[in-house]
Amino acid sequence: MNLNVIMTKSFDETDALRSMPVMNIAVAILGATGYTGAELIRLIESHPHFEVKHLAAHSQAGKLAGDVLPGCAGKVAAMRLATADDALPENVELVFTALPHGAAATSVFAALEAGKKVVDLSADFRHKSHDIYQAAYGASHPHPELFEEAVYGLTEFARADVAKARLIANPGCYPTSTLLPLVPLLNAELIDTSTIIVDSKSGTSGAGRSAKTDLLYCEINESVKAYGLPRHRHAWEMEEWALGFGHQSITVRFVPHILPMNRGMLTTLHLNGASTHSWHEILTDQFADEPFVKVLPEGRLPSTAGISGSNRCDIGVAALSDSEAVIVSCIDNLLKGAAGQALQNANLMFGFDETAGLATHALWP
Ligand SMILES: NC(=O)C1=CN([C@@H]2O[C@H](COP(=O)(O)OP(=O)(O)OC[C@H]3O[C@@H](n4cnc5c(N)ncnc54)[C@H](OP(=O)(O)O)[C@@H]3O)[C@@H](O)[C@H]2O)C=CC1
Ligand SMILES: CC(=O)N[C@@H](CCC(=O)OP(=O)(O)O)C(=O)O
Repeated sequence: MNLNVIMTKSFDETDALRSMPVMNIAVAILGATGYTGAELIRLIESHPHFEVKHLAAHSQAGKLAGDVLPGCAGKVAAMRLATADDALPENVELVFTALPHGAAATSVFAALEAGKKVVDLSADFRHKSHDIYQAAYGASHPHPELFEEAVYGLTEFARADVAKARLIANPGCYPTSTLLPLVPLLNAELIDTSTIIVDSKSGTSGAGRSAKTDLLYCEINESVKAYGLPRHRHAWEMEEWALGFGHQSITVRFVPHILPMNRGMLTTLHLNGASTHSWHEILTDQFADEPFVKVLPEGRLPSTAGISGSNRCDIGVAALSDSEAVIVSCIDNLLKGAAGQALQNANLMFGFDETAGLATHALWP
């Protein structure tokens, strides 16, 4: 039996817990054969307090994890993949659902009914209103009764709620890269909210692992293309949570692009407003103590190579005039944009050090 010691807890009982031996928390990953599921396996395999106990897939169910995941090694590679509908082992306390949106909701509901905590990487619980969900996803939702309870886990702005949550709606990758720099400036009431231009570029892993003609090598390689117009589903998510955390209604004009790189996301915000020369200082102060958000010195702009493999969001600020600015943010779509933020939230839900198992250094070069 693997024994560990709890590292941190933000409550009074911290000292007592620190010296108390506890078992590792058993974890299930549903959607383990996808890109975010595989990234979760990698992170949890080197986590001090979580342990992979159950893996589930869909078309690949019944196979060994190592036979369908080239990056997988050790005891996890020898685990047989269940289906997402199979009963979860009793000892599992935490379930990550890394399933396509639409399919995740039923598994999330079943896991909660079975008494587990859930971090859902899909979009199924990111909205508070069924009308908005339906507008963004063009479908009705099987469990809207859970919308109220779900905590939108943009960690830096939601720590207290995340720590108490039973269900985390892990934010989308594009909204994460957009909202982190935007929310503090909305709270400072310095942005013209009428039309905010969000221009984003994503690596191809953002589109998932399933076979699609427009993701073939010859379609992606040596090419950049915009998609998702006139209104990508993440536009609703950005607007809802700009209001939720930034307390202002905004309108975004969001244009995503897909690039021939495996992972990484770069978002450029074109902003109008007031006192733009103060924005760098506002963002620097806001994130000064954050382990994963780094505001670069004035004059420097981030690159995907600088954050790849880490859970960081790097932010660069350029004031163009007193009333115009460009902000560039970079995340790894599979980490801060998905599995990394999911683990950051899970750490808080179980009272562990928020950074446990997560890299601040990039895989560079
Ligand atoms: N990729 C990214 O950068 C990000 C993804 N997300 C979200 O995370 C979730 C997972 O994404 P990603 O890992 O990229 O997806 P993938 O397409 O790479 O993987 C999907 C996983 O779900 C399983 N699956 C497919 N269809 C079904 C179904 N109908 N019912 C149950 N399971 C199914 C697949 O199993 P099998 O292989 O056996 O068919 C696979 O394990 C999605 O909701 C996505 O939107 C969020 C942020 C970023
Ligand atoms: C390049 C690409 O196709 N990206 C995906 C977004 C990434 C994703 O998985 O969306 P969620 O974060 O909402 O789950 C898309 O545009 O649908």
